[in-house]
Amino acid sequence: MLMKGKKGVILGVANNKSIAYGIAKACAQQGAQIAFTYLNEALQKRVEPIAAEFGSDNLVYPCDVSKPEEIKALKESLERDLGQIDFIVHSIAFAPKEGLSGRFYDISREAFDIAMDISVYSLIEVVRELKPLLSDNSSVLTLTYYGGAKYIPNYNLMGIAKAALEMTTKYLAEDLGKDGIRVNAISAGPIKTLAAAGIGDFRFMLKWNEAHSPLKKNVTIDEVGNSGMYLLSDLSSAVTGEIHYVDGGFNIMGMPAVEFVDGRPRIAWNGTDK
Ligand SMILES: NC(=O)c1ccc[n+]([C@@H]2O[C@H](COP(=O)([O-])OP(=O)(O)OC[C@H]3O[C@@H](n4cnc5c(N)ncnc54)[C@H](O)[C@@H]3O)[C@@H](O)[C@H]2O)c1
Repeated sequence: MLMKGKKGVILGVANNKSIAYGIAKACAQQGAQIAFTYLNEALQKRVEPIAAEFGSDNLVYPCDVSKPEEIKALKESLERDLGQIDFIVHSIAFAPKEGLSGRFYDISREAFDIAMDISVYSLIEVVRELKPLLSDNSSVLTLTYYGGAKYIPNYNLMGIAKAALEMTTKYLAEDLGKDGIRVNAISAGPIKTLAAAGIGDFRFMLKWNEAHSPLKKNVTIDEVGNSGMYLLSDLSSAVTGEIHYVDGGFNIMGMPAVEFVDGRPRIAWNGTDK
């Protein structure tokens, strides 16, 4: 029961395929009490049964992070219903579809502003607004992807948003360390979720990751959830400002492994051919 007595809020559950769902599951299994948020009415219908599954029927609140008044209202609701909290999970990203395929240099100012606002600034604003509720020994977690560190085809606009998010994690970690608040990010390998469906050629990303990661597999939301739970629990009490890869080791590869056939190098394909 590594999270027994801990209370927190998870932003970003859309359905039971969401990475945030995997994190909620791992935290609930370890005894955490969790509040959930939803983006809009359509998602409210999906999030409410999920909250009920974790015994949080009365802890479900609206929060569109592009609306500052909804973040403020979330703070009021959490203060009323939970008082102090020990963790925040920010598992939110959005970029207009035009920013997730095609020529990178075609990205419009409007798409850029939207992606940065929802995928990056929201972390700063959520943490600032909820800070008065955070305990002296609390943890904030966000989700990033390798496309924020290295070029990934089609990730385009989200790549630069994730680069900004990773630096935001580090600056927040320094700033909030003196208040006993840790801030970390998990860089997850590709997983088929609603958000991922917006990225051009996502199926190929999955295949490539499976074939070229040291563990020769794609990661699951349960695996990301378990690592997330570690970063939210006291097990990681000396860890902050980290970008923790949960990607089967894909990020360590400088070059695909090769095998030699008739004396000629060939990319080794150990992935399944799904
Ligand atoms: N799926 C992957 O391959 C992958 C890999 C690495 C990182 N990530 C990151 O994980 C996080 C969660 O994504 P996911 O893959 O679980 O997909 P998802 O679609 O299940 O979750 C994305 C969430 O963002 C929310 N959201 C979007 N705009 C919002 C707004 N204005 N206000 C509040 N919420 C908003 C959606 O409602 C949804 O719950 C994202 O930051 C994503 O970039 C995903």
